[in-house]
Amino acid sequence: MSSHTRVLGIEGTAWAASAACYDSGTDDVFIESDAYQPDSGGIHPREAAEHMHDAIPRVVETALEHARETHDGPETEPPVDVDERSSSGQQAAPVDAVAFSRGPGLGPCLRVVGTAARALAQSLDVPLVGVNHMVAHLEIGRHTSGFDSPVCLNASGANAHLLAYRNGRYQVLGETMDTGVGNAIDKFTRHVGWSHPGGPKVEAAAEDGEYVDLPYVVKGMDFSFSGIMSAAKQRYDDGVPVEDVCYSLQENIFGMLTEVSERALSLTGSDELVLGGGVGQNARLRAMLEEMCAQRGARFHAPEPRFLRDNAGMIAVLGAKMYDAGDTLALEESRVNPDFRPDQVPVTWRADESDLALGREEGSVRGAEAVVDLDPDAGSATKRRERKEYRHPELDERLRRERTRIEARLTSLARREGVPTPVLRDIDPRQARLELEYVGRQDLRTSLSPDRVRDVSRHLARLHRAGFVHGDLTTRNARVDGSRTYLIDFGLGYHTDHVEDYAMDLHVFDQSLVGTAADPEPLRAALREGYREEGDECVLERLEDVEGRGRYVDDS
Ligand SMILES: C[C@@H](O)[C@H](NC(=O)OP(=O)(O)OC[C@H]1O[C@@H](n2cnc3c(N)ncnc32)[C@H](O)[C@@H]1O)C(=O)O
Ligand SMILES: Nc1ncnc2c1ncn2[C@@H]1O[C@H](COP(=O)(O)OP(=O)(O)OP(=O)(O)O)[C@@H](O)[C@H]1O
Ligand SMILES: [Fe+2]
Repeated sequence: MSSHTRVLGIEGTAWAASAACYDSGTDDVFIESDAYQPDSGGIHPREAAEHMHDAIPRVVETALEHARETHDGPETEPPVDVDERSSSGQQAAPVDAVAFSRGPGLGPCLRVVGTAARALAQSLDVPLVGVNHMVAHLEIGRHTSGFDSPVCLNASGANAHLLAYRNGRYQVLGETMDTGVGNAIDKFTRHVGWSHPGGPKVEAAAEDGEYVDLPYVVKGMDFSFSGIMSAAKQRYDDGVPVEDVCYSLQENIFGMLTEVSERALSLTGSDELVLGGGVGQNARLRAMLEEMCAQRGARFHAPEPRFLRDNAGMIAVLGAKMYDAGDTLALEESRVNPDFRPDQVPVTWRADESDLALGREEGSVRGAEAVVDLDPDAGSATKRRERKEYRHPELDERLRRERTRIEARLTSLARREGVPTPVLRDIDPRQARLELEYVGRQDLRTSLSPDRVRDVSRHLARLHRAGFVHGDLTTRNARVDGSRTYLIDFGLGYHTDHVEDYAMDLHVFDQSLVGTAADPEPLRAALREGYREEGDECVLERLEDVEGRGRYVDDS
């Protein structure tokens, strides 16, 4: 018998009825797919489920045939025809396991796939493996790149998030606050009367477009599409050429995704990025990510298109890794989960816990936005927001100038409110340059303790009481000197009196603890204690709300 693992994968979370056969010995991935194409509008869950019902048996049979043809079973095994095999039950199965997408996705579709997978596993008498679709989008990139511990940007229809491995899970470092990125684009194209899916049509139309101003919303590593999408529809209704709207949509939406990816690289210290999901087929998005990585000396990988859009190949590949780790499902525990989040999955197939790479504390430091020249002896830190080559020049100019001004203003304002921050020595908004006092001895990231987190959280409460948010409070944006903590990097801050904004501000800090700490729970408790001491209880209540919010609601 062969020693390598062979898995049959089945995918059907939304539109792609797909089956695949993966052989870990040859690394061959055979995929057979049948796409659902709505007659009008977006994806209708019931129609999509009917499509699964029709198409899944067909694609599974094709993948299974491939598995049988390429199966190098025992030489002594006499050739028997298919019907005889299944009834005799004597022959070795052509695969070691059946893997299927358990979620997230549309409930009616998932149930069809779950039923098919269970039946097949039983008839072949092999184990069942339940795969999280979003983790599969990530793992296929890690598999094809050979990268060790990359940050992953999943840009798909119903989702948009950043994942990084920490403490045996793929932690969500940042995500959309409303819809998935593909769904957002598809809604715009429905508005202008184009058929589903809209992504490729926007990409084609954008080629002839020019830049018009549209909203741009990032909060730490989270982001939102609702404002930009309604502005885009409005522009179109106002008579702005559709090519210009498409072009600008791509520039802003993909600019946002690229910016948060860079933040995640900066925060985790990783120098590897992989892309996943159907929107990853977009050449402009790939070019921006490529450019961003090149500018900061990181490596970028996007799998080939057949592995980016929904496909069973990625399910089979991750299924094989899980099977090898003994991570199989009993039939009675194999229920599907439409809201299955990637951070709910215990990562059983990775033994390594690679530590964060920690940057130097002297000379020139590259953050996500700026290059900072540090001179601890002279007590100065000079921060320059350099041009981002990936970003449209007009948008780039605007963001760098605005953020430099805001950083200067809020850094000083915070200090007047009693929050330790660097003294501002000089500002040149045109060069997007700030000269600041050097504060702290190290980042909070490298010196995490409950006391310090509590202190930082008290600072945050003070800002909120004064009517503004930090906007990007990660463990790299707090500095530590003994028991004293300082806040830096106020460029994403703004004035607001909304409880929701304060809660989001806390949420960003909380997420960065989960993403960077070896043992985050005591720190997360300290975050809440510190805030309770100086801040408003209702913000903490709203924080629970923000966390409990499922972001996989399909409203297409
Ligand atoms: C849960 C699962 O069902 C869901 N699947 C999904 O969204 O299908 P996926 O194949 O990953 O992505 C489809 C999206 O990808 C977009 N898309 C496809 N080609 C594109 C292109 N060239 N540019 C931009 N978007 C594109 C489509 O418009 C559509 O919104 C997901 O992964 O979120
Ligand atoms: N005033 C300062 N005193 C001491 N160190 C500083 C100061 N300002 C910046 N640094 C160091 O430089 C790093 C990058 O600075 P900063 O966070 O302001 O830049 P950035 O590009 O906005 O980073 P990011 O967006 O990744 O948080 C900080 O993490 C910190 O280590
Ligand atoms: Fe997907």
